[in-house]
Amino acid sequence: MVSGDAARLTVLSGPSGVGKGTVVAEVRRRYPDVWLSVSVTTRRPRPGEVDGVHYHFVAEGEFDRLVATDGLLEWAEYAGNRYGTPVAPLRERLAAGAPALLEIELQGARQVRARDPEAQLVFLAPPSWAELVSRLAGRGSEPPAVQERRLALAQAELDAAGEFDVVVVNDDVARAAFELVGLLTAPSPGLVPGE
Ligand SMILES: Nc1nc2c(ncn2[C@@H]2O[C@H](COP(=O)(O)OP(=O)(O)O)[C@@H](O)[C@H]2O)c(=O)[nH]1
Ligand SMILES: Nc1ncnc2c1ncn2[C@@H]1O[C@H](COP(=O)(O)OP(=O)(O)O)[C@@H](O)[C@H]1O
Repeated sequence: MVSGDAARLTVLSGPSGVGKGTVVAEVRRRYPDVWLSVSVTTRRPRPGEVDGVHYHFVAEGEFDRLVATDGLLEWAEYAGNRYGTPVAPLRERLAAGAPALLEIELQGARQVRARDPEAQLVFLAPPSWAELVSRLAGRGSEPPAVQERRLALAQAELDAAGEFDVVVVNDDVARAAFELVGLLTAPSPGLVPGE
């Protein structure tokens, strides 16, 4: 169990290119108090990504060390790189009674669910497959071969949407961000106020 009764852990997942980063950035722009976990990754930074802000960019050996010392709540390999959630800052945040958000892929979301059944799993879905393909291509941050690899994974991720507690459709960024904020701050269904 990671989250206690006082705070809620929310996991946001969805296929590459659906707009997770965009929606989360909009949530934080409007509500700077929302806390987002900064993951560690072995992926190379993209232009404009800042170490310690978007990710902690680490070498393979450092990632191995974090896994071996139980420093990660969950971790997964995705499209040839490893990603994981540092456990210490998350525990601290939840212990302080504040909501926390993880933006992670499907295998990681499943690991969080297994470790913390109270965690809220939210799936960000595209309005259509065609729109997902066009967003991933439009972002232009990966060469076509990497985009293809991510689209193949995206199909499997879309098939898993039913495992999540809530599906939010990212048709409009502001609307989807508003919906996500509502979920982040909603009391846990297991909690009865005043008890
Ligand atoms: N399991 C897990 N997945 C993560 C973590 N951090 C990021 N991811 C996911 O890894 C995938 C690839 O991330 P990234 O390379 O930044 O590409 P992008 O999300 O398509 O911009 C996305 O689905 C992220 O949500 C993490 O700590 N754990
Ligand atoms: N609701 C939306 N409508 C149109 N384009 C969007 C929307 N949300 C995100 N995008 C665009 O889609 C692309 C992928 O978004 P991004 O946030 O990088 O996705 P992810 O983090 O899920 O991989 C970006 O170019 C972004 O500007």
